[in-house]
Amino acid sequence: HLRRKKLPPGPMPLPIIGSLHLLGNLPHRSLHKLSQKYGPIMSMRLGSIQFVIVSSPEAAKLFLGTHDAVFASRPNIQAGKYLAYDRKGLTHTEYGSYWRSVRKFCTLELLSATKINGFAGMRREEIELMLEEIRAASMVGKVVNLSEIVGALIEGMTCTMIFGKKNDERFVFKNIVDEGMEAAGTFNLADYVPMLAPFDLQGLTKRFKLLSKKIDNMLETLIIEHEEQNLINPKRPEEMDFIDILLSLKHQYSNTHDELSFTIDRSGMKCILLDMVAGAIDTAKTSIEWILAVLIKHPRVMKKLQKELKSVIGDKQVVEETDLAKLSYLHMIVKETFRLYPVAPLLVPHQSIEEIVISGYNIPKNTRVIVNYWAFGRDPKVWSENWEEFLPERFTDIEIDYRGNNYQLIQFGIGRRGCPGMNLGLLNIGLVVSNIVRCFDLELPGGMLPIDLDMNEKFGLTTPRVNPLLAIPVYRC
Ligand code: HEM
Repeated sequence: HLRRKKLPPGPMPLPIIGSLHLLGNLPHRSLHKLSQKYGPIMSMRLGSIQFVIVSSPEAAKLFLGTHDAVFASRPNIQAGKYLAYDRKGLTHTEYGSYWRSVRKFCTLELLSATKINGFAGMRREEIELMLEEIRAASMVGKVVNLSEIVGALIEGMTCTMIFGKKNDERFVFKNIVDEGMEAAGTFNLADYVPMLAPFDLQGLTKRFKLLSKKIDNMLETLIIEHEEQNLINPKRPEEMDFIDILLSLKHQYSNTHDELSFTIDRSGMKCILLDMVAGAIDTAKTSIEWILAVLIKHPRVMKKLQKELKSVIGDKQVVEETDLAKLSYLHMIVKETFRLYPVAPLLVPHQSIEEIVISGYNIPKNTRVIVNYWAFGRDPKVWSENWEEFLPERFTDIEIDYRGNNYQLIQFGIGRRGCPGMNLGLLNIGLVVSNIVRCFDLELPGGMLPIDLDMNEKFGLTTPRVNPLLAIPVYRC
């Protein structure tokens, strides 16, 4: 007499693969289409795993707000096992006391406003170097690859903050980071049909294992170097990079992280460093790439932003971090770009820790929850009929921000698992975009018209442009 519990509506799964065949190359787009048929809370079996796909701000509020604690875990996927030290950091780690302590430590000690401000000088130097590089190209009318230039800048700033340097003659950070992101972003059949895992049909497990050795060797070498340096010449707190801060945990038994100094072991340390690198670089790089692309595509918006920059910055040499709060049009542009071109369109998968009933549907324990944030920006009921238009002004009179309780603009996720690096991400984006746009007009090569610039995305851990953004910079300062 037990009533069969009702899952949310969704497509009928096939044997073994479930509905995997419906995902396509751009899952956020396929899932958006399916949600128009089945609704904003949709059930799908992918391989042998039960998923729920959440596709509207109201539904997201239920999962990431009202019942946040139930959905605050992460699935145990192979990338977490092999690349993330068996989930001993932040991003892949299951919900519980270990994750809570690590998260608190990262928020208070690594990503605090004071710590981030401490790197302002370094950021300024790097920005000036980049502007110089673009200026040199502008002198000879050379085409620049903005995707590459911005990528190298963000990577350099991030590695300096985390490792204490942007280059190392023994390892090319960029290659290792790119390889790791590529492998972790590859569709992995074994995560959906676990019984196939032992066969390693895609050769991914082997790749993960090789790569993890390479990554571990790099991190171990950097940590040992820091330990040796600190013995000879201990750094002052304001000079510490993330490795120093993590190492100092071990030596401060009377601090507020007593418990943690025993909890975070060597692999925990390395995993945290890795999560920071993985979380910071591609996200900011991809965001900036899209913002510059929309600015090139919409000369009206570009001119209006340049005007705002002129009136706020005047004749100063560079846009400084303290100027950013005054650039209200820039913030509207950033929001409008996030709406149409999310860099993590499906956020990061969540997993439920117990059974729960939501909107009359039964959601079993261990269900994986995907929030299709990409769909949110395309709902005419929320953004009106002109949702397809790139129109930063739509944010003029409405109070929508990333922490707002309407869940419309959750570019950084929200709730317990929301991005701990949001402020740093926004800072980097604002700083890079404003400085480039203030100094340069950006023209498309080969006489291409702005309207013809393609805006196609490819899917992975982040969703960058298919084609790199090329432009001819024209110096205007
Ligand atoms: C434009 C920049 C960024 C964007 C768009 C972004 C976006 C996101 C998103 C969507 C999530 C997942 C939220 C969820 O699960 O619901 C996330 C988590 C995370 N982000 Fe970011 N992020 C950015 C910058 C950064 C930076 C600068 C760092 C660190 C230095 C960082 C570190 C992390 C970490 C460690 C997590 C996992 C948190 C957890 O599982 O507890 N992110 N981010």
